[in-house]
Amino acid sequence: MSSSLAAGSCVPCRRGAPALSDADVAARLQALGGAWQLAPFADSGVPVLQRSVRFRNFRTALAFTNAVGAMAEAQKHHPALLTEWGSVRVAWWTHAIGGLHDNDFICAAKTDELLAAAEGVKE
Ligand SMILES: C[C@H](O)[C@H](O)[C@H]1CNC2=NC(N)=NC(=O)C2=N1
Repeated sequence: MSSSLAAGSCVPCRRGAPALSDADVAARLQALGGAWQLAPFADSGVPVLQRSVRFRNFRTALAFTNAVGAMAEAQKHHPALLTEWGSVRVAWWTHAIGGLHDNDFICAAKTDELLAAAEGVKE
């Protein structure tokens, strides 16, 4: 399902659209293969889909950050990104509904595809 998630395209998500059920979230988390966690994001408190990746240096961390940003712009769906020396934290959630939507899982899967092609990743 992860590859089918990555092949998906985000849709405009309006206020009032339903957030995914716990069961749907669990199924999609499993489809992503275990690298992503649900974490309450400090300032908003809503559960977000989050992954941290370690990089050999800031240059490669920033290059990956920019690749995720370009994908987000193309999908019109945007993450929280924390880029530090040696790591990038990516968090996806849907502001319009204050929760998780299919868009978040599609973008997480697309993030993993960018990671597979990224330079400087520390396993
Ligand atoms: C019209 C467009 O879909 C919205 O403005 C988008 C932009 N990017 C977005 N990104 C995220 N993460 N959540 C949103 O609700 C959101 N809304």
